[in-house]
Amino acid sequence: MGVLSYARRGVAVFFEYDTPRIVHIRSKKVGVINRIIQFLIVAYIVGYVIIYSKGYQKFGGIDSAVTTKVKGTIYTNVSGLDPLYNNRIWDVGDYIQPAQENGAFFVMTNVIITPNQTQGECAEDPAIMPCDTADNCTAGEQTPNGNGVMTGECVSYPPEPTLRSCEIHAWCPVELDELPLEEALLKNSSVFTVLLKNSVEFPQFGIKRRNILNTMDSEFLHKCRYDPNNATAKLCPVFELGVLASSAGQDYAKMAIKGGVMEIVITWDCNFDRDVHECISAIQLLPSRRPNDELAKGYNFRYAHYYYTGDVQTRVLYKAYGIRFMISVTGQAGKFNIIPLATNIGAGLALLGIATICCDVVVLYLLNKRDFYYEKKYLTVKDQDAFLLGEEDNGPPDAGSTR
Ligand SMILES: Nc1ncnc2c1ncn2[C@@H]1O[C@H](COP(=O)(O)OP(=O)(O)OP(=O)(O)O)[C@@H](O)[C@H]1O
Repeated sequence: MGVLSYARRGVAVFFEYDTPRIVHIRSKKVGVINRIIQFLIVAYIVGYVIIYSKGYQKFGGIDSAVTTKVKGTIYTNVSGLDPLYNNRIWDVGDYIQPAQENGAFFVMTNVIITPNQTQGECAEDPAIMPCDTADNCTAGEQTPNGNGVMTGECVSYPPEPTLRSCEIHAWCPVELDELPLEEALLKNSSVFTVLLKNSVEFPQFGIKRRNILNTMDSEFLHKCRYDPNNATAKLCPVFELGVLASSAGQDYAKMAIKGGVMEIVITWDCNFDRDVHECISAIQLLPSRRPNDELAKGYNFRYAHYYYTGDVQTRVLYKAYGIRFMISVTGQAGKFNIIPLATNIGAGLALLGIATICCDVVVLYLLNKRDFYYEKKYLTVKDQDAFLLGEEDNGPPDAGSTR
């Protein structure tokens, strides 16, 4: 075919127009296929999109605020325990650090206390800067793990005089990084309770809800304890820390030794087509620590309390190990609205066109009588202009030839 011929065909295509034609096919096979596909599409739209996924509702998110209050006390009385930790009451002011946080709280479960530190020169921990002679200690230098800056001297280490370490300018005496017990000092904190107060607002619907219901009073809050397996106790906003840990599949006593992080997820999934009072929160607990991580496992940090002895500034250094509970709030609510319903019905009607496409494929390409159906479906009509353009099958113009 020459270039001229291609050009003529291109011009002919430009001057063509396709218009749909209704071909009414009476065939059991095609009819059944058509109805099955239509049924599946209608079932998907009505059953899944509109009813299951609530396609008749408008959805909106939440704004949330959470506060917490922990209660509980422990008395430590263990024979052989350093007097610094023994015969001592530990209450909220001791083990909650800091006193208030946004969407989180930290409960100290183990601690290393280094009292009476003052600024001066003393021997570094031999595990950090051991030395044989002063040549091993460079004046003015520090190491990232160290407690101070070297003076350039090598001295004996008072807690174990056989050991020698570099002398440092530091808060002295330096911390001895050893936990007081093999188990967690405050492992009984598993019975401590935390009250979670969560207020949420659904701005799209102008509705506010709290996890503390109006039906609850102070007596209920004092007595109730959250229990995921009990219908009433499931609504209680007071949680035992041990139960929180076990709900997340964690052993509290083990986790208390080196600390850890846990996530409390409060979920609000509400349907405002029902009674607003049925809109209540659900709690889910996730451990953020993977149980088999040995390196750098746990959670701890240091803080200090400062005071003056005479004119000398003195401090107590705490290395606090504990569990940090992080609270996140998620959720959404839905309410009937005509716009999403109309949009989903419209999308469903458009989807019904798929039935036609599928049946066309069956009729025109798969059935034995496909040539017959093809002939009935496509009709080529030429008018006077097309004839004048000189197409290849140059017959005279007609009113209805088929191909
Ligand atoms: N962790 C908790 N465990 C059990 N009950 C708690 C806890 N935290 C608070 N409550 C109780 O819940 C109620 C509401 O607490 P909220 O902090 O609003 O009031 P409060 O009177 O200041 O509490 P309190 O003085 O007892 O700390 C109070 O009756 C309080 O005793």
